Amino acid sequence: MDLGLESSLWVGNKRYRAVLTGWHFKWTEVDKKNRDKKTVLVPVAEVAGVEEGRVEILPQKSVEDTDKDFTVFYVKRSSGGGSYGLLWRLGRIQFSCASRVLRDQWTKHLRAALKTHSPLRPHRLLVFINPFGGKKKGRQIYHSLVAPLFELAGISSHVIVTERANQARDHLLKKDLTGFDGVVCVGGDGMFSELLHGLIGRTQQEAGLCENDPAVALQPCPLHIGIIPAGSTDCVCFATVGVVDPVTSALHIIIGDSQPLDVCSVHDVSAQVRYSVSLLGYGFYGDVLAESEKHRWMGPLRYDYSGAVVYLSNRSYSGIVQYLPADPLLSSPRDKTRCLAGCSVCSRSTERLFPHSSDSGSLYSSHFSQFSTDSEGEWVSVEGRFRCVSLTCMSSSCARSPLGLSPSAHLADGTGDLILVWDTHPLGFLKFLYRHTSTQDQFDLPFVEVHRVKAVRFSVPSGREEQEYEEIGGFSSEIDEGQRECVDTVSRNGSQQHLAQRAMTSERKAATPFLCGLCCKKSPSVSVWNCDGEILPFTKIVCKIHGQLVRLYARGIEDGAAIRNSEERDECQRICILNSLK
Ligand SMILES: CCCCCCCCCCCCC/C=C/[C@@H](O)[C@H](CO)NC(=O)CCCCCCCCCCCCCCC
Ligand SMILES: Nc1ncnc2c1ncn2[C@@H]1O[C@H](COP(=O)(O)OP(=O)(O)OP(=O)(O)O)[C@@H](O)[C@H]1O
Ligand SMILES: [Ca+2]
Repeated sequence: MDLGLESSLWVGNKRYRAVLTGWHFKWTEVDKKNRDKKTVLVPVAEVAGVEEGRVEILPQKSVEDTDKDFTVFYVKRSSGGGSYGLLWRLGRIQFSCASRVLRDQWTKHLRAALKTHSPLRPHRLLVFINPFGGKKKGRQIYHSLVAPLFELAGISSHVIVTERANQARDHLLKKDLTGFDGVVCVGGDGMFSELLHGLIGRTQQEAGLCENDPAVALQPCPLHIGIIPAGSTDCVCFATVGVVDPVTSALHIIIGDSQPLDVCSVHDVSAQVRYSVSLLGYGFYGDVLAESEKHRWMGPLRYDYSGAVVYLSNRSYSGIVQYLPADPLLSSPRDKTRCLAGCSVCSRSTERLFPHSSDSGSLYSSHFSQFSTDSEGEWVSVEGRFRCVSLTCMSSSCARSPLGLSPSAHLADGTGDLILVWDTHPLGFLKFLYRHTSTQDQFDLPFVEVHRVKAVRFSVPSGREEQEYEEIGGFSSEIDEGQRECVDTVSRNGSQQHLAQRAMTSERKAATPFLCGLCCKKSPSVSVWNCDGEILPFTKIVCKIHGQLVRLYARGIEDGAAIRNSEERDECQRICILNSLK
């Protein structure tokens, strides 16, 4: 069927020339002298629904069934109220045709174009609502903001309001999932993590793969994941959509957007596995999470309170970190680029990760080849005392940190960024933390390192795990007051090569007496791992990044930073469309 169509249509008493070219639907107001006025251009992929008659969905759905009218719902953009991404809203236009035959032609052609140009639109979704996430508004958010949009788009949803933690994960691992196109969580990063574990586990079970084995190349998940944000941090939503907004996320789901995401598998010696996408953190972030669990009643504020408590306790931890660097020619965590919608680094990675696939965006073939074609490279080993060791597969931007833990990280390049913050004086660490809240470079500090990696191992020097407490007093007692030695070694063919020695800076020495007052108490010698908001029951770990293991109903961040006034906002719709044409 030829999808193109062109005719005059009316909106009220204004005449429009409407054109459907297959990829785009546009309507241009035409004045009495037949001159073109304003045009609205909508990619067909961003049409949310087409209905006969004059349809409203708010305050509730109503249809005035006139036989020459039809209504088109589409994605309309506005700047994200201070955040970097763009808010999406439901646009609506009601057209009148010269005849019923023409009306039927328009609705038929538009629906056929939708099918052809956005094949991943879901028809049936499995939705899990956490009634206790964030500010406990999950149910209300879903029923008032999301369900009417799904209904409009003809999506049928099976909704489960969870009654316990891990119910969503267990359901995905065990229950029949036939007929579902995607799984949606209404909640925060913890709920997303349940879906992640359930879907990855289920996919490996069905493929007959052992997910606990770090050497196994995991099979990508066939079902898409949608996130309706209703949590405390909502980092995965923020970092993949650019705003935390249930309507924007619902529209990404409706139009079947698809964003691949790297996932880090975290293995312990007894072969348990956990997955992380946003933050695998030891030291500060582990301690903040452990502290925050005691204050869940505070809601989202618990993290700020616990952050302050942990900061004031001034801890650092010994550790041995080994990492397998990614190819430095492909990208760098300090190259000042940002992974935005249509990111070229991620697109090139798709070709590298799935080399034999005819459709480079396809998930389902050649995934096993990614490790056989990759040469292993050389592991680098560092040992010393750290304020924190963090690994993230993406920028991990969130409201607290609008550019994130690693502003130049990529969502789907098959690598993670390892951030090592060596022990330093408290004011230095505060500077590091504070830089997360602005555009200042948190890596441009002498005690911070960042590496783009494919795999990481972490352990505590022997004896530490049993030793429960040690003296601190500003800095570790075992470290010479004047000089701290951190040893960087690179293992090359089994030989250890000494690389660097670090000296305590005069700035740090000066700050020590003042800050000792805050921290002269016993402190644990071992921290815990924060794995996307969950505490891991083990310290020694092996991690591997699995490129593009899952797909979200998202498209990455559309850059709205430049849009400051309303004129630019209107222009924004046009720019985004032009970008989508590139
Ligand atoms: C001076 C201001 C410093 C602000 C520093 C902000 C850095 C924030 C970086 C946030 C990165 C979030 C990564 C995402 C992690 C999620 O998978 C996980 C589950 O939702 N969330 C957390 O673990 C939740 C982690 C939340 C960590 C919050 C840390 C807050 C630190 C506050 C320090 C205050 C120092 C005050 C000194 C008196
Ligand atoms: N019915 C339930 N009762 C208790 N806990 C639940 C229930 N449903 C889900 N959970 C658990 O609650 C935890 C937190 O939920 P969620 O991630 O939705 O909110 P949050 O912690 O406030 O937000 P964030 O993870 O963004 O910081 C999740 O780890 C999930 O396993
Ligand atoms: Ca990545």
